[in-house]
Formats: sequence, C-alpha cells, structure tokens
Amino acid sequence: MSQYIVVYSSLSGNTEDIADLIGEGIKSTGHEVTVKDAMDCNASILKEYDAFCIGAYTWGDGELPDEFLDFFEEMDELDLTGVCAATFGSGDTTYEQFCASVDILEKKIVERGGTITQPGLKIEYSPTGDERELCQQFGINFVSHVKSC
Ligand SMILES: Cc1cc2nc3c(=O)[nH]c(=O)nc-3n(C[C@H](O)[C@H](O)[C@H](O)COP(=O)(O)O)c2cc1C
Repeated sequence: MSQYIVVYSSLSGNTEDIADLIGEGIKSTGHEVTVKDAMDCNASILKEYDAFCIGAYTWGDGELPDEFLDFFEEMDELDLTGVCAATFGSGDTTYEQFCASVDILEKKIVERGGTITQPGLKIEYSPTGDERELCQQFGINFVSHVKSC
C-alpha cells in the first residue's frame, strides 16, 4: 500500500473541496491518503510520502495565494527526482489568468526534478455535479499513473 498526500490552500473552501474529493478518489483505490492545509505543514512533508498532489486557488492577477508562499519557497529545498505529482486548483474564468496557480505549482515541481503525471485540474469555484466525479476520478487516475511513473 502506498502513502499519498494532498496539500492545498483555500480561502473560501472551494480548493479544499477539490482536495477532499481527490483524497476520496485516492482512498477508493485502497491506498492511504492524508489531506492537509499548506498553512499547517512544511514542504519537507512531501518527501515522507510516495507521491503527492498540491493545489491552490488563484489570487491577485494570476498569483499564488499568500497562504501558499511559505510552502512554495520551502519547495526550493527539495529534490523531487523520481517523485510523481499532480496539481489542482479553483479559479474564476472572468479573470484573464484562469487558475494560474495550477501552472505555477506544476512548473515548480518540474524545476525541482519531479514528474507530472497528468494535466493539472482546474475547476471554476467549487466543484458541482459532474465536476465532483471529475475530482474523484483525478485522484483515481493519479494512483494509476503513479504506478507507471
Ligand atoms: C482579489 C481576487 C483575485 C483573484 N484572481 C484570480 C485570478 O487571477 N485567476 C483566477 O482564476 N481566479 C482568481 N480569483 C478567483 C478565486 O481564485 C476563486 O474565487 C476561487 O474559487 C477561490 O477559491 P477558494 O474557495 O479555495 O479560496 C480571484 C479572486 C479574488 C477575490
């Protein structure tokens, strides 16, 4: 059994919903998963797990939220060579840079040597209806990609 972690930042709960659903998807495959707020951990925690998903909402003009900045900087200390990961986040399509945080996080993972298993998951506001299944499926797909990653 592998150990997975999902780390997120969320101000009004939308990205937290996505994180929880991804966690449910991973759990449904029979693996262990921890879901954590980025404010409650240091990025070094990622190395304690077999694979991880990280996500944040987008703030300002296509920026990472303040709550994720410490964690983001701490990632510079990590060697993620051989580690599989994926990113997700919530945004609003009326902004020019929809869900830019998802791409910023993906770039950082690649910079640190990690392997991105699948395209980042971008959801408008909170996942509803089919989107909830999409989030769970993202977690299920993540596990199957990690096996061959
Ligand atoms: C001041 C402000 C700036 C924002 N900038 C962006 C942006 O550049 N791109 C985007 O996709 N969404 C942007 N958003 C929308 C939020 O990312 C969106 O409401 C998201 O669902 C919040 O997620 P949360 O509930 O996890 O905090 C912005 C929202 C606010 C209030």
